[in-house]
Amino acid sequence: MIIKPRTRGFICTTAHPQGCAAQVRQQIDYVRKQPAIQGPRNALVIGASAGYGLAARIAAAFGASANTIGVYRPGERSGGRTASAGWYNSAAFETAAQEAGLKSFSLTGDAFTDETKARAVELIRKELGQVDLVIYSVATARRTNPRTGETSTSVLKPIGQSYTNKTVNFHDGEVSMVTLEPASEEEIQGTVDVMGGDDWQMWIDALREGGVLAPNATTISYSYIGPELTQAIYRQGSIGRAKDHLEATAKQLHEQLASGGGRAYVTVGKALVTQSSSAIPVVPLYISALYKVMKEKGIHEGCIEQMYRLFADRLYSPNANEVPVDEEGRIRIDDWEMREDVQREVAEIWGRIETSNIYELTDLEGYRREFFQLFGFETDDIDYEADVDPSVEVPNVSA
Ligand SMILES: NC(=O)c1ccc[n+]([C@@H]2O[C@H](COP(=O)([O-])OP(=O)(O)OC[C@H]3O[C@@H](n4cnc5c(N)ncnc54)[C@H](O)[C@@H]3O)[C@@H](O)[C@H]2O)c1
Repeated sequence: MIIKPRTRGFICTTAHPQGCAAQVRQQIDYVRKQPAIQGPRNALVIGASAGYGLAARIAAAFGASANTIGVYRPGERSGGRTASAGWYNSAAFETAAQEAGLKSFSLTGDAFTDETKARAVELIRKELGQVDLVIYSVATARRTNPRTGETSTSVLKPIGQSYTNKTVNFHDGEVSMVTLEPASEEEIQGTVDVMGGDDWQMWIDALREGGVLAPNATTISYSYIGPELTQAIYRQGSIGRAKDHLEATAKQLHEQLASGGGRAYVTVGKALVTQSSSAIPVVPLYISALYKVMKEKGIHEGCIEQMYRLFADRLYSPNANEVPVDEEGRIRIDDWEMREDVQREVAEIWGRIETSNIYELTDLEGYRREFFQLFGFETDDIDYEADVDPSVEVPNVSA
């Protein structure tokens, strides 16, 4: 089959197995070139097939020689379609981990169910005994709460009043104004139910009750703060409420794990091109301006650079007895994004962006390319005219 991208807005419904595998191998190579990390021995990564979760799994496995279990949504090939990018990414990860002599397992299913948690507990008990690192990196729009049976939807909307700003169609570079109406109370609650810390707490409870969480385990999840210009849509918006809840959950978990020497943190990450961030209005345009400035300054990072730095300089730094955190107890690896000079230059660019100068003032071309690379397209040294087999097995998958 000759596989081409098929996009609808910020969704791409096809993925290329060889391109995805090449992207994963690049991330692995990056980590292998860095100094080794005295890190976790056995890591569970929930939301492991893309973005920050995949990069954290790679950093744990190839930076610290950890055995890993990755939990993610099923995405195998069905009918005439390709498999999902997450499926191809995971196949490449599992293959490389096994070649490196690491234990590694994929568990596919809905992370939100009790059943998936019970299967993960069983798998850990059977294969690893206990895990000493749990990464929670699920990003999605819907969740059915296993206690109430209710399904909630998350929305990306401001709170209190409508919000108008510039946005871009990253396929054709057209800049326009977008106005977003405020979220209702029900929508805010739905967003907190899906993207807040409720499910993270349920995972930690299930692992503790199952006796598979090492007493001194570390657990992390991810948050975002960002600049003034995205506050209304992000941090002060419906998703920001969910992040407030997630951050409060981290504090709660930190207290619960403290007696055994365990720890829980939220890590504030940098704005990056992922499937999730491409769905947020205004943010792709901000990322394009940010990438331009950070690349020019030589401080640009992708998911893998961020996750390696999180492990090597924060969570498992040999130079610090305690993990450096901000006044809210959060780990900050958005420090370079939030630098005063970076933000000043982004704000200056922002005021001038229009359709006619977008490619000159911002790195929209880099954004667009990275978006396609998420699905294995536009990757160097791949022949996209060649016939490829879209059926790829994930070694050691439990579905
Ligand atoms: N991308 C950014 O710019 C950015 C910045 C800071 C923080 N974050 C945060 O990082 C976290 C991860 O986001 P990302 O951008 O890496 O997302 P992503 O879309 O790249 O990855 C999401 C992962 O969640 C998994 N997933 C989704 N629903 C699931 C379900 N029901 N069951 C099992 N797995 C499921 C997917 O399979 C995938 O592995 C989120 O909390 C996000 O808010 C992202």
